[in-house]
Formats: sequence, structure tokens, C-alpha cells
Amino acid sequence: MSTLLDVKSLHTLYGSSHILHGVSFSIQPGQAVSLMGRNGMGKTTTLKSILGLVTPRSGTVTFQGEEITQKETWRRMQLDIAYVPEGRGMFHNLTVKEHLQIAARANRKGEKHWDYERVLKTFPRLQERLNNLGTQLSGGEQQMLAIGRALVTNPELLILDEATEGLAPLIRKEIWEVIRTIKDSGISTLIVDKNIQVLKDLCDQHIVLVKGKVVFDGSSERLINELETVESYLAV
Ligand SMILES: Nc1ncnc2c1ncn2[C@@H]1O[C@H](COP(=O)(O)OP(=O)(O)OP(=O)(O)O)[C@@H](O)[C@H]1O
Repeated sequence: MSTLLDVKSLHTLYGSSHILHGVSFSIQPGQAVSLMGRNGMGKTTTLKSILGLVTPRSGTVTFQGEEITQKETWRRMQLDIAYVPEGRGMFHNLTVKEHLQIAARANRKGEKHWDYERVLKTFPRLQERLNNLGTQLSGGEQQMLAIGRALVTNPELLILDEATEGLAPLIRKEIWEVIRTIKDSGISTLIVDKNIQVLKDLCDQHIVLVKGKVVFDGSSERLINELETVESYLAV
């Protein structure tokens, strides 16, 4: 099977601040890939470069064999890439139900594996809050809605930025279980998070960034063999 996402030699700058220094990695269909690193190492900038929210100075992003480096973000979304941003991005004037109904669509293959009903079955808490505004939800519920809203677009690739950040341990556990369900349903995922213990079991491949450079790119087996070194890249 051909590579799903191929990121090659990305150099991204904000003004004169050079943040990404030649970031390269790839994701195969069905894989869950973690992207780890301390604060400020360039994880979100890497995601934004993949999504077209910032334009890299050089390098390429290729999705399902098509180079998309210069495509607008909405066009990338149409290619079935979904993004759950840090901060979740709820609309203050839409209810839970409206958030999900507006986003729901079949993917490019015409598939609708994840519809409104399946999302509510996966997140029973949302079922109870259907008529609440997105901004009236707890942090955990907002995160569930943000993931649900991405899922109803039936993506090939789901990109999650710090999905468990700032949540209570029990809610975190629920979110991790859902991410595992998503993986098992065949959707490829790119997951930015700091929890190496969960990620080493959940993900197939792991990328670690230090100061905008990839310092580790390997399987879970390699991660476990080199755990001490990798943890030293993540330690504050
Ligand atoms: N819009 C921006 N303008 C200028 N500098 C920025 C901008 N966004 C991020 N940066 C800087 O780029 C660097 C990388 O930030 P980025 O958000 O990609 O890191 P990160 O690894 O995702 O960290 P965190 O875990 O804190 O979100 C940081 O030094 C940050 O201050």
C-alpha cells in the first residue's frame, strides 16, 4: 500500500524565527503515529505546516501521492484530513447537536462509517448534552465534541493536538480509549501528546522533535529499547 502522508525536509519560519529545520517523516495507511517533544520544539508548527495553516519556506507535504504543500487548508480538509486543534475550537453559538450535524459528511470514497449516531454511542456524555452550546461543556466534553466533529467527516487521517492536555485522569482515560477505538476502526492518526507510556502502547511509530529537528523516528519496539534516550529528549 502506498504512503498516506509524506513530510519531507520542512523548513518553517515565523518572521525571522526559524522553527522547523528539515522535518521529515511519513505515515502509512492505518498507522497511529505519535509526535512528541518538549514545549516549544515545533510540534504544533509541524501540524500547521501539514494543514496549510502556515506555509513552509521549503520542503513538501504529500498526501495519498498528491503534493499539497501549496494547497489551501480547506482543500486539504476535502482530501479527508481532519484536525482537532489544541483549545478545541468550539463555536459559542452552536449546540452539540449542531456542531455534529453541520460537520457530518461522507468522505471522498463515499464512506460514512462515522455518523452522528455512532459518535453519540461512542461519547454517551454528548448524548446527554445535545442541546447545550459547545462552550457550555466541561473541558473533557468539549474535547469529546471536537473529536466527534472530526470523526463525522470520515477522515483518512485524524490529527490530534494535545487531546488530553489539562483534563482529569478519568476523562483522559476515556479519551485514550476512544482514540484506540478510532485506530481500530482503520483511521490513521497523528497524535501530539506528552504521555509516552500511553503512546508507546497505542501508536505504531514515534517521532520526537528537539528544536525543530527529528531526533527519533522509530517503531514502538525501538522506542522501548531506547526509552532512556527518548525520555531524555522529553525531560524538562
Ligand atoms: N505565530 C507564531 N509567531 C511566532 N512564533 C511562534 C508562533 N507560533 C509558535 N511560535 C514559536 O515557535 C516555537 C515552536 O512552537 P510550537 O507551538 O510549534 O511548539 P510545540 O512543540 O507545539 O510546543 P507546545 O507543546 O508548547 O505547544 C516556539 O518557540 C513558539 O514560541
